[in-house]
Amino acid sequence: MHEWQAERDWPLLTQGLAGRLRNDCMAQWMEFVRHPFVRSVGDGTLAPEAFRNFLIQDYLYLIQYTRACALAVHKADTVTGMRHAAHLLSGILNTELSMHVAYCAGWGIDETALEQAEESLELLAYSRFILDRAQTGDLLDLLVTMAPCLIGYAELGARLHADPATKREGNPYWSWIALYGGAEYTELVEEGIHRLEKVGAACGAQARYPALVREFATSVRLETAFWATARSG
Ligand SMILES: Cc1ncc(CN)c(N)n1
Repeated sequence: MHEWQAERDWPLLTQGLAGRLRNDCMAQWMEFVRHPFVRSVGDGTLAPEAFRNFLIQDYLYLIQYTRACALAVHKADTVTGMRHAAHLLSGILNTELSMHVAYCAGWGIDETALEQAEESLELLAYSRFILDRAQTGDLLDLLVTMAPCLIGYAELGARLHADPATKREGNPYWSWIALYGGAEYTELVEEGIHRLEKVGAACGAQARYPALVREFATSVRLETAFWATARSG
């Protein structure tokens, strides 16, 4: 069995602006999507307490990410662009975040515990970086900064789905893997990639590429750092 490969298994991830950005920080990207946290979710060996910490911090993170999506609606300069950003906003708010709350309940974490939790340093660094780019950059800066979050979990979901080392039966994390490897999240990601391409063309991505790749790489590094929130959260 071959290792999952984007070129063969999900070519869209290797194409256009998203593909170029992913390719140009491949070493950091691989650290993010093949992190020991991800492997331990796949084989079911992650400590449940670490996963609980991660879920709580991820809930708080998703709230900040949703706020960045709201700024994407504000920054879009066409109605189509506004609709797309609103669709992403609704996808995160009504699909990912709602599922997250239900999922946390299954892990014995109620909404009050989620709301009262303190934000970890990893979460603060990452979410405030995104919000800073959302406030001071234009729509392209924002979509580039948000892209590793959107695309990375879909890729790691697809990788875990395809990996023979992934445990399905009796793995307490299987439903989390199924969420990010599933059709609904995949569709949201594919729409996001197509949108990034369009906004990139309209906003001069070619000429701005050095700055864009720095934003993308910073988000990838912050995603990798975020896995540690499972320890410290
Ligand atoms: C930190 C983080 N990054 C990405 C995702 C997937 N949207 C997430 N839930 N949390």
